[in-house]
Amino acid sequence: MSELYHECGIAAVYHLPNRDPSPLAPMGDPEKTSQLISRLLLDIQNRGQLAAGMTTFNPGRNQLIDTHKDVGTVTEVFQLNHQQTFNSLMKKYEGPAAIGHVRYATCGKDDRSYAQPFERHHIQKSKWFAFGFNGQLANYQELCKEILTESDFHLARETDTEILMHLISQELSKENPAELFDMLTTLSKRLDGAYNIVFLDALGNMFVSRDPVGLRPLCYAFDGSLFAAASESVALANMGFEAEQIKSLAPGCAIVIQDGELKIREYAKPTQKAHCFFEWIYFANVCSTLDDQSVYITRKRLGEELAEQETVPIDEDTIVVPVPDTAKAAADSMAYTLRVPCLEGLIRNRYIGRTFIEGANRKDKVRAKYTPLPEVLEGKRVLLVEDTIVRSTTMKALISQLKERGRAKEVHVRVACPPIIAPCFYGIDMSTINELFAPKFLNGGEMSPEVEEAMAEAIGADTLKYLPKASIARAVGLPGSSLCQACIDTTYPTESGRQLYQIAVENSLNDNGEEAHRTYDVTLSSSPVRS
Ligand SMILES: O=P(O)(O)OC[C@H]1O[C@H](OP(=O)(O)OP(=O)(O)O)[C@H](O)[C@@H]1O
Ligand SMILES: NC(=O)CC[C@H](N)C(=O)O
Ligand code: SF4
Repeated sequence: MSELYHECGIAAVYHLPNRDPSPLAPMGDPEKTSQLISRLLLDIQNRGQLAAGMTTFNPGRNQLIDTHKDVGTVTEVFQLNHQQTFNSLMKKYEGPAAIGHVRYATCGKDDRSYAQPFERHHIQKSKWFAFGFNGQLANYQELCKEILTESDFHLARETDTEILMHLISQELSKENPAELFDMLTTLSKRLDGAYNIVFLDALGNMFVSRDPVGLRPLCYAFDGSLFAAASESVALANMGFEAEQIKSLAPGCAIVIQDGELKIREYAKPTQKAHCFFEWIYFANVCSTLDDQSVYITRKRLGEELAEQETVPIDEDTIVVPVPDTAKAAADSMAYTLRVPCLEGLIRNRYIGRTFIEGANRKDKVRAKYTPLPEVLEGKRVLLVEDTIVRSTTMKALISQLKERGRAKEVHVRVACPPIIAPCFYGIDMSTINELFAPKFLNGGEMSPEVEEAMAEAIGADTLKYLPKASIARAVGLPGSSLCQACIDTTYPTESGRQLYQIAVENSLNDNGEEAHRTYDVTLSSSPVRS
């Protein structure tokens, strides 16, 4: 079964020529963008721990653009703990412009050749480029099929990133290469899904773009000559930009730096905005503000909504315990509203990252990650707050721990999100129905006390309660119509998403117990996509 990790993250920095360097530049040196990229990536490491990388531009270097990337965390790939190696790496990659990426896989393999940025070398500078991509193309299979109808075309990897690279190359190879905005307009007509991109070529041209649906977040800021962009605002704020300088890039818009000039423009009309609500619930850093809505405030409001619907008797033995870390904000505000203590009954091993699912060993990893504290839990009625239940691996492993090792009297699970009933095809690695916990219980029907009871029993809890769907838009502070909530209501914002959902439903009915592939997977070795 595929693994559920975190979102990819992208970043970009440009020191515009012929202007005074920004005070935010390390040591006032406009060439030190590589240092800024490693810093930005570290702040969005929550979005990808599998691989990291950067491409920098330097006109004074033989390799006009050059890429450093590998599997591993930002600390490992950029050698942050080895000052000398880090310094020489930064020196080698210095230059006035850079892009960066942290990856988790939503398709393809996990090895270095899938790490980003992808660089495509060419003798012509305008066609020699690198890019990083956050998202998932929902029409990946169709695009593969189209590309492979050309008999001498060949795809070397099983990833939508390679498709995107070839599509960009094809556009750049057209006889009169258009402005980068126009290139994006043409490209967008062929793409369906989530695709935020950072791009850099050997002329020093850059673009940063957000797909017209706006599924994934993207922020940018200027300070004099310095331009920077990152998936999340926290990275720009920690770099030193003032809150007022940090803005969300609107869906369908791009920032293009071409021939030393910077322009922001719409390249494709957004037909329907659909920001992924899951970003606020789980993925994004709690310090970030996405599309003008704070992640922390959203989680706090969700906690208040949990408190409002609470029905268990509250006495001196009742405590609220968060599943650290993501659920902390919701648990705190739930406890505050209910006037019960919020206590750390579960201690998280800080050296184990955001685990999500780790193949066959995930259960063990969850056990290794959390330690229940009997000093807090013994004899207590525990309201255990979880940000979300996806496959229930965490809950199944934790509740027995809270009861056996922690000696909690009762465990009542409170989920600060509605049940996840449908797959994601837009950049969260949960693309099949049968891997999800909730659908088996709901069977296409409504939530009811009986369903909640059966779910609670399955995870070993005394009771279990989710939030209703209406809580989401209220908590995020955006109209439901501008959010993607497909994984909680099966309403997909794009045509390919709707088609993939039908395929996922059929696959779930025909499940023969074999290990499932991602719904949009393409296996090149057996070339199933050739027509
Ligand atoms: O139902 P499941 O499939 O187990 O998935 C949901 C769990 O996974 C995430 O935890 P993660 O390890 O990423 O935790 P974090 O809160 O520490 O970042 C999330 O916060 C839930 O605890
Ligand atoms: N999470 C992402 O944005 C992943 C990007 C791309 N689909 C990959 O798997 O590398
Ligand atoms: S399906 Fe769910 S996880 Fe995927 S983009 Fe939509 S809201 Fe986000």
